[in-house]
Amino acid sequence: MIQTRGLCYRYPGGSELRFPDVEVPHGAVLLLSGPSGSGKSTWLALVAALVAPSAGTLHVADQAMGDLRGATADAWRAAHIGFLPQKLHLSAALTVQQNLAMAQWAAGRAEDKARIHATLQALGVAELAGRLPHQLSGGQAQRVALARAVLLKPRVVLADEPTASLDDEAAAQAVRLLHTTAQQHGATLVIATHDARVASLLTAQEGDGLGQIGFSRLSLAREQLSK
Ligand SMILES: Nc1ncnc2c1ncn2[C@@H]1O[C@H](COP(=O)(O)OP(=O)(O)OP(=O)(O)O)[C@@H](O)[C@H]1O
Repeated sequence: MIQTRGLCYRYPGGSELRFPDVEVPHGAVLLLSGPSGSGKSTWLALVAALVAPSAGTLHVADQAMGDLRGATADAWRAAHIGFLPQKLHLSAALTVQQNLAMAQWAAGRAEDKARIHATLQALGVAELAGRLPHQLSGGQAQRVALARAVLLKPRVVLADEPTASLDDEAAAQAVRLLHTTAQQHGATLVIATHDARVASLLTAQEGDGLGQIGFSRLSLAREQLSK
């Protein structure tokens, strides 16, 4: 669940960004769209408790975000937020298995090989566990990064431009994979994108009967920057 009211963020010495209110039920999908510079990354950073709002209220997975600071915010993020960044940030020197184990260590948990295997298997990439990132195709690397994002069973999955530089077929596959994976984990999914194809892909997903709750939209415009 994500709920915002009068949410604003001001970069030090910069303009204030004001975000429209949203209410995304648990397990639903939010399409966060808008042109470059409209505030998508900032909104994701607020939801992930990487930065604190300058005004307004924000609740994510039943947590009031204004109350979270420092190490508490880090621990909360590790436990509840799965992040699929545009640049996948797999550690080049570590195997697929070790990249996922790293996520468990970073969250202060013991390495759980069975869980890593099951998560990779659910995404069809278990046989790649011993490979290094440079030995993966782009699509395989994205599956591995998604496995890492959902490994700790987050309540919210944030995907930043997951279809950038993908052709139509690969983009459809990426959106389907994100949607079904988030649903399997009962997680709320946010897809931040300026790719117009994603809205029609999500609509098609619903038509296929894959979505039960539906998706909502948060469309940002550069004009929301107050001068
Ligand atoms: N560190 C910063 N200091 C000051 N202003 C910033 C900073 N980071 C971003 N901004 C400004 O905040 C606004 C929103 O930026 P943001 O990166 O959130 O947009 P975006 O929609 O994610 O863009 P893109 O699609 O290009 O990644 C922009 O006007 C940007 O210039």
